[in-house]
Amino acid sequence: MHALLEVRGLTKSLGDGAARQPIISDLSFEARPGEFLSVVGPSGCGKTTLLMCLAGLYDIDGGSVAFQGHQVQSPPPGVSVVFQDYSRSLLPWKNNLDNVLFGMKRTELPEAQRRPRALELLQAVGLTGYETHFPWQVSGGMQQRVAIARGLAAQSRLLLLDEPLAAVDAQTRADLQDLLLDLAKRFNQTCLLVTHDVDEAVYVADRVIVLSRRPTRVVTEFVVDCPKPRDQITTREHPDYLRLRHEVISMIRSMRAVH
Ligand SMILES: Nc1ncnc2c1ncn2[C@@H]1O[C@H](COP(=O)(O)OP(=O)(O)OP(=O)(O)O)[C@@H](O)[C@H]1O
Repeated sequence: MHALLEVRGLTKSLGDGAARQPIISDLSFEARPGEFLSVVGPSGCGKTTLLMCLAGLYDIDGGSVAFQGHQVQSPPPGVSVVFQDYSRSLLPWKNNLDNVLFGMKRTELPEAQRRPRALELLQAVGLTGYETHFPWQVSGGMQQRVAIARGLAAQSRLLLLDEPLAAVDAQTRADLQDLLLDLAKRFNQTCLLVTHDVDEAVYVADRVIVLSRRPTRVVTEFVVDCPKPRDQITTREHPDYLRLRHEVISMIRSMRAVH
């Protein structure tokens, strides 16, 4: 069976002419169906660039990115991206329900099923009662819930999450981590989360992928064995969680120290 996502020897540079810089070099990993992967690495190592390559939003220079066995050359149906900046990714002139419906534009879901499905997704992210509010009328955490529902509305098999929780307060962040875990399980959704936050990376993931400094590649992967369902109190006290957190932070700090 194919991995859902297979990245082999990926290479990518950015910038023009003499300013062109290698960002990703010979990077390989795979995501299996239903897995929750976190991607961490030193600041500026190229995490967002990687995500853009996976989403088909950047052309790649070498290697391959395959989704469901097909080379990614443009944004593939079945891959959704949730960005950090929800205030720019949601459409301010559409209410929350219409923003979720917008996510279905490229799907083949029959017209009659769209509204019930969008309402179901808004319920799944805890926003029943806020369907007719506009994004700017609800909190940041609620806007990110809409963006997540919109990502799922695209009949996504792979949800790419680029620091989606970075702009919300700590309590909301914890709630949204648990929401992501719940949605991943409920919809058997494969997720790849890019984050600066090692605690978050370990808390949500089945596997943590650690990237090197630029030009970035995979340094190592850690399997997160902590029992599921995860819990904000007991998981964060679990010996496996504490050991992994220690190892990942140490590894990233050692790469920073080389600067
Ligand atoms: N269009 C571009 N042209 C040239 N360089 C770029 C471009 N976009 C990003 N870069 C550089 O590529 C590097 C990697 O950027 P990227 O945003 O992918 O890293 P990141 O790991 O997501 O960063 P952060 O840790 O800040 O979130 C950065 O040093 C950035 O300055």
